[in-house]
Amino acid sequence: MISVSGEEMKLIDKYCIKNLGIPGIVLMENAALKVLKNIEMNKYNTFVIVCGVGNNGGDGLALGRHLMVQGKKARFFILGNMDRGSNDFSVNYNIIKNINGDIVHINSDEELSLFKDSIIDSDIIIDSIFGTGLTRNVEGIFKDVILSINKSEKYVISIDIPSGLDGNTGKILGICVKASKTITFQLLKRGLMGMEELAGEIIVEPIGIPDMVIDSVLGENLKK
Ligand SMILES: NC(=O)C1=CN([C@@H]2O[C@H](COP(=O)(O)OP(=O)(O)OC[C@H]3O[C@@H](n4cnc5c(N)ncnc54)[C@H](O)[C@@H]3O)[C@@H](O)[C@H]2O)[C@@H](O)CC1
Ligand SMILES: [K+]
Repeated sequence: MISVSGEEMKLIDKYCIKNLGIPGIVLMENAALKVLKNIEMNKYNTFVIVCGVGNNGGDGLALGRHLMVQGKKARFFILGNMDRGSNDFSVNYNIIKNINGDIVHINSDEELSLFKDSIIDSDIIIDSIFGTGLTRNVEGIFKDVILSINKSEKYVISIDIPSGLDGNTGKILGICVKASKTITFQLLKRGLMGMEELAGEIIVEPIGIPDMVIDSVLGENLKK
């Protein structure tokens, strides 16, 4: 099984979007549907979805939309500065607003305690805070939220990479979500290898990226 660094995965995504013209939002929707496919829907009704403001967060929003459409209860907690939201995050954020989704921005201790209460009442937590875009140690409110997720001992599904784990090296940057299951997109991220302790069951799900892109970015030799 090929494994890639988080950086290589970002290059593959970018090549797909820029050179083939597959819009990022299409890849994001494919990603969300692949996470949905791996949720035992009859087991869970109340979802807490924790989103950063990058494309990993966008995946969580798109997943939550499908859960809402299927009649599940979803509460979205947003972490980060909305002005820095990625384009595809913003597309999915606006859709959730338009369907009257239950959204809370965690900017204060009050909202943090609301978050803690919500996870106690939930059946399952979706971790879509950071994916391959994690660049530095997790601190502040991000760290508080991840601490609460881990203390809750709830069933946690991490999208692409457990938030806080460096997709390139497997290093924990300050703190990391302890997931029950991680659905990683298209190719296994090198940082996940051997990390079942943190990532739980690791499932690699293709999201529609043609092999020719992987060959072009990684080079023929790596494919053999
Ligand atoms: N178009 C694409 O590239 C696709 C990306 N996908 C998803 O997008 C992810 C990559 O998205 P992005 O590159 O937007 O990055 P992420 O969404 O992983 O996170 C980056 C965001 O978190 C911030 N951040 C990074 N480290 C931080 C820290 N320590 N504390 C606080 N904030 C921090 C960054 O400023 C940025 O806003 C993938 O892991 C995957 O889940 C999928 O939707 C498939 C398509
Ligand atoms: K994540």
